[in-house]
Amino acid sequence: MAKQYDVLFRLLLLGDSGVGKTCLLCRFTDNEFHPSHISTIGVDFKMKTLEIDGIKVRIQIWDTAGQERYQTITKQYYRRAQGIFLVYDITSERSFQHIMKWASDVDEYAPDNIQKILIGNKSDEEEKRQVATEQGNKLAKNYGMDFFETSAFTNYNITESFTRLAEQVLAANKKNLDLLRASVTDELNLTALEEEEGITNGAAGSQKGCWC
Ligand SMILES: Nc1nc2c(ncn2[C@@H]2O[C@H](COP(=O)(O)OP(=O)(O)OP(=O)(O)O)[C@@H](O)[C@H]2O)c(=O)[nH]1
Repeated sequence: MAKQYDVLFRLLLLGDSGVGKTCLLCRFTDNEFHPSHISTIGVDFKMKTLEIDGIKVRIQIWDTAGQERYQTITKQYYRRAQGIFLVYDITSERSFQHIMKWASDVDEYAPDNIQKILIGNKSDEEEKRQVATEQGNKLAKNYGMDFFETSAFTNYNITESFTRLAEQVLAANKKNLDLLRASVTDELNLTALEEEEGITNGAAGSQKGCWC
């Protein structure tokens, strides 16, 4: 299969169970929203191609399980990512407090030049809000990250936040774009590579939302 893109990036969605990671991804890749919460088991991924500055960027987005019991599996993916979304739910103070724990895991397991964005999801649930926008802004500033409030439900800031992270990754890797270019020739080879390394766990077989 001929290559339809110039570079390939891996992005990772991290955050507590139920903050809406799968819904953000389904909205971005398939423009779908599913009201039910079926917890991700391990890790799944979806792909999308964006054009940034004339470069066709294929992004492989890994959706990780927020549940504690999968953390050993999900941490294996950190080192292979170029960008990370740290996601909390604006209606859950607890999920916001846990961002510090997710960020310290990223510091420990991800590459040094990993690009990060903070996401406060479920912005449509204003009446249930527990985390002020200003708190999100402040935390993001402390960590030197960009910050978006999003809603997978209303499709608010979804394309914007995914595009921003892809742009950041592209900018951070401008000097070694050739390494990212064409090292993997197509999606089939890519999946084979993951399987070879023993880390793909059923990307095609998830029971969740738009995966089915
Ligand atoms: N109102 C509202 N609900 C949302 C939004 N995003 C997700 N949800 C709901 O929140 C619940 C959890 O969403 P998921 O995407 O499954 O959460 P997750 O972070 O992938 O959870 P784990 O797989 O367990 O880590 C579901 O009932 C979704 O419908 C949103 O933007 N607004």
